[in-house]
This record gives sequence, C-alpha cells and structure tokens, in this order.
Amino acid sequence: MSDIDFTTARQRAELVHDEAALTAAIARVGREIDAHLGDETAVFLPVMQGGLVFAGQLATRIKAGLEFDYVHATRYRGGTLGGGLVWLRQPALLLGGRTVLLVDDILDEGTTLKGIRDFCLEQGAQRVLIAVLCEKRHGRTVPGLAADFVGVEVPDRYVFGFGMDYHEQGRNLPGIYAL
Ligand SMILES: O=P(O)(O)OC[C@H]1O[C@H](OP(=O)(O)OP(=O)(O)O)[C@H](O)[C@@H]1O
Ligand code: HPA
Repeated sequence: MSDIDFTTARQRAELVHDEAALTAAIARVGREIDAHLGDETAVFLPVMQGGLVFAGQLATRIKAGLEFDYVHATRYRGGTLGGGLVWLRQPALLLGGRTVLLVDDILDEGTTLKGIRDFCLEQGAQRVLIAVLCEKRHGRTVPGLAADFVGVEVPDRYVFGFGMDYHEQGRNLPGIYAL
C-alpha cells in the first residue's frame, strides 16, 4: 500500500464497524468470557499499544475476577507490513499455574499473539485465552493459533481506529475503518 498521509487515509477509508456495533460486540465478548471463567480469577493481559482501547472497555464488561498486568510487543512498528516480534515489556506478574487472558485489537497473521501466548506458556501459565476486538479471516494465520473470543470480523484490508493505528495515528477513532 502506498504511504498516503493520515488525513487522506481517513478520507478514503470505509467505516466498517461503528461505535455502537463495537460497544455491543464488546459487551457480548465480556459475557462470553464470564461464562468461560466462572469464579476463576484470570490475569488480564492487554497487548500494548493496540489493545489499550479494547482492553479498557472490555474490562468493565467482565464480572469475573481479574488481576491486571500488560505486555508490550510489536512487529509493525508504525508501518503497515509486519516483521519479527520485538518485546518492549514482559509481564511483571508470575504466570505459573495461572489462567491468562490476552487482550489485543486484532488477529491478523497471528504472529504477535502466537509469540506472546507461547511466552506465557513457557512461563508456566496453566492456560492462555485470547480475546481480540477484530479478526481478519484470510487463511494466512499462523497454524495453531486461534482466538477464543472475537468481537467482529474485518475485511482483508488494512484497518485502523479503536486502538489500531495508521502510521501511529487514528487509534482514538471510535470506529474501525478499512483502506
Ligand atoms: O496478527 P499479526 O499479524 O501479528 O498482527 C497483529 C498485531 O499487530 C498490531 O500490533 P503492532 O505491531 O502494529 O503494534 P501496536 O500494537 O503498537 O500497533 C496489533 O496491535 C496486533 O498486536
Ligand atoms: O490491518 C491492520 N491494522 C492495524 N494493525 C494491524 N496489525 C496487523 N494488521 C493490522
């Protein structure tokens, strides 16, 4: 994709999920997580930075016990093409024997969440659940990686808004836009 500026990208992009749709999807995901966790307390682990907006809204929709931590790992580094996963912050909590809930904005090729999930398992997590605001179903996801909870599907195009950036801008848009 050519590197147009953010204002142009925003003008050209198509709104694919508006705020009302995302709010409803997040509430549903919260209910699904509650049904799954029951009375278990999970480690709530947003993936910075993209997971921030979804995680903040999702957390208030979960009634089950949560202990907060976060990780920061990136492989797009402000661009639109993924590279190798770079860790900027690992969890501070000890994960041994815990149920971990990874929370991220998007499952695209799955490399990011696979790397983080595998790290949590190496740290001794008993199980790792994955919640994503949106998923691209394109058949290019790394084998063996699937989300347990998905808010909405998005088209196989570059998307931004609601935590996701276009060259580090647009994360605060209240909807999801596709180029
Ligand atoms: O499924 P994948 O193809 O691995 O892509 C998904 C990841 O890419 C984005 O992170 P990015 O590296 O852009 O960092 P950011 O969260 O700071 O935007 C997004 O937040 C996911 O973590
Ligand atoms: O389409 C996308 N948009 C924003 N961030 C992403 N990370 C992977 N795919 C995407």
